[in-house]
Amino acid sequence: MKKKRIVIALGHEALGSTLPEQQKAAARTAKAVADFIREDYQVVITHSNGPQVGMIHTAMNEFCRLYPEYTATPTSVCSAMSQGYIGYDLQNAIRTELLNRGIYKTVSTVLTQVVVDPYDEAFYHPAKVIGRVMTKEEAEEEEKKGNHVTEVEGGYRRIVASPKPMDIVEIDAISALSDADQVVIACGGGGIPVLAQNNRLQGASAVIEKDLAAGKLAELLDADMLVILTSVDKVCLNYGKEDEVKLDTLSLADAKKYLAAGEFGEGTMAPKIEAAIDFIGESAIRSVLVTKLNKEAGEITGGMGTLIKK
Ligand SMILES: Nc1ncnc2c1ncn2[C@@H]1O[C@H](COP(=O)(O)OP(=O)(O)O)[C@@H](O)[C@H]1O
Ligand SMILES: NC(=O)OP(=O)(O)O
Repeated sequence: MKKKRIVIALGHEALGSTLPEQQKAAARTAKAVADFIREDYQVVITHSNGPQVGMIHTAMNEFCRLYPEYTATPTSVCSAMSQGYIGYDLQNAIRTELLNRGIYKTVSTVLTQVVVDPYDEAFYHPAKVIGRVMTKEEAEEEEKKGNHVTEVEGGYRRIVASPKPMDIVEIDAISALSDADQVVIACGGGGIPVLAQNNRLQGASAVIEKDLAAGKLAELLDADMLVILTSVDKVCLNYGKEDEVKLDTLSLADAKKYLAAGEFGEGTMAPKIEAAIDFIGESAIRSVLVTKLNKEAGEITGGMGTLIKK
């Protein structure tokens, strides 16, 4: 029996922001993820890390301020830490949920590096929002340290470069684990951004958009489906307006047209649609489902979101 390979991308709602929030959210998320873990599916999971990578960065910097013998922690190292921290909660929550259902499967997190282009324009235009909302004074302190900030509702947040994912260093390991029917968590937080320099990999100061990394992961794994579990049940046209239309299906051609027309929020829905376009490419088989993770029920909500296909 040929198994279907599915990549599931988990957003903010699936994880929460703080440590206790994340543990609770991971337990609920695990219920939704476990529904996909069936005999005929191979499941690979990826996830966001915006709040977590910001929290780790702040904590590590504070540590340096208190103990000057420690050096500052690069963003790439903070990304690696966020993969470990989130993966730890997720893999244990999914393992428990599977055991509760009488299923024994190893669930493991692969520390994943994603190659980016050193000449990517994004390095000159930081735009990816991370971390918590700061006061004006805190934001000014961040700027003095050479970090970038942007004004958001209620205050300021840090922004970092977000280059496009080009390649996934550990793809063969992820694929091998998946072929062995194990549940894999990979490319967390978009992956640890690295620059390939001959045989060396050098961490880059950036945070990759998790939706784009999810698309790249699904593409390189030759997945059948990418499931994006987010905070809305459907992709909309005229989002948030009186004449909002929720889409049950979206063709690839229309996805491209509406993306160009600016129908999708930058840094929110637009990267999901971009990921769908890149992943589906010319394939008549591949599809993308964008839907809401119902945290209370731990289920995928009815109507099954928006299905994007060629
Ligand atoms: N056209 C659209 N249709 C639906 N949601 C949209 C649209 N444009 C922007 N959004 C926003 O995208 C958000 C989901 O993206 P994001 O906040 O990045 O979630 P996640 O962390 O799950 O990736 C929704 O909460 C919604 O506010
Ligand atoms: N890396 C990333 O895209 O994280 P968020 O989804 O939390 O912004």
